[in-house]
Amino acid sequence: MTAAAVRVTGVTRVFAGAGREVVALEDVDLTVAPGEFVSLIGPSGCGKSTLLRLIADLDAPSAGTVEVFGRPAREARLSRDYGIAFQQAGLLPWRTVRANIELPLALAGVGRGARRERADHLLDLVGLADFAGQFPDQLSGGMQQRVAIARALADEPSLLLMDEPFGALDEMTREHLQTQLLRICAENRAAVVFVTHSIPEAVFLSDRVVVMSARPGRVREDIAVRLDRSAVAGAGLDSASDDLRADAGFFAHVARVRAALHGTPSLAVAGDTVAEDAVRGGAA
Ligand SMILES: Nc1ncnc2c1ncn2[C@@H]1O[C@H](COP(=O)(O)OP(=O)(O)OP(=O)(O)O)[C@@H](O)[C@H]1O
Repeated sequence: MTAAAVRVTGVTRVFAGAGREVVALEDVDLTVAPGEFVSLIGPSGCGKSTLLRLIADLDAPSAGTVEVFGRPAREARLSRDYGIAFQQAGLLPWRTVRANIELPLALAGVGRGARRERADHLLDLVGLADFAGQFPDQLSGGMQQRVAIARALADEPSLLLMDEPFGALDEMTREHLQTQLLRICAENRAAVVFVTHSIPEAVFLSDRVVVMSARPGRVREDIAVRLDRSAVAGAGLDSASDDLRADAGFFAHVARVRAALHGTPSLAVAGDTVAEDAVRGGAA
């Protein structure tokens, strides 16, 4: 049997604060299959970023276990099984855009020519071909974020951990990169754990949307999203994405996730068209 890309079992994370403890996560279970796209959504402070940091081995659980491809998270980190793109771009200021993108490849021992070719492709993908020689502080926040996304994809990781990577981008760029991300994931068969505050973004991208409850963070609902993304994932066409976003099934899933988030019973089920009017326009 193939190991899960991510297996979180009974994870609790308690932070020691000034005079009081903060239970950020309590008894969380989460399994992500290879190639599966799972979004985490929930109220601010419910522990989404904490969960992602635990999977990335940037933090350790107070109880429970985290495995990545059947190995403890630490081993997975050391063997660079995953790419990371977090809210803060985290670029190295003394390296150019190109050198930042090439960094994971250099660490993996990829030769100069191949590195350059891959970086050129990624620069095109995120629309920064003209900025390859600039330094991060010469770019806007959104452009820096795009560099971080390109860097996370450089090594074609089999697991991508992304914490609101599109949060700082304008809507058009955001939708374009969502489309490209679907295509790239289909190409590489990468699994993704994706933190977002946007319900439509979660529904557009995910095979499953995991809705978390307010602190202490727990999994409130795990919603399968069944949409036909083949046209988007195949060619990465923005027009195919527009069609999908206008689909009645898409709106029904948005309504379902919103109801779970707000803790109200959902009237909409996947495929309903009645939900459409009720749910237009919403981020969480
Ligand atoms: N290093 C830390 N020390 C103490 N408390 C922390 C630490 N990191 C997170 N917390 C607390 O844990 C809880 C969960 O934080 P986390 O950042 O994971 O939430 P989140 O769901 O990602 O929030 P947001 O949606 O606002 O980004 C919060 O109450 C936060 O204050």
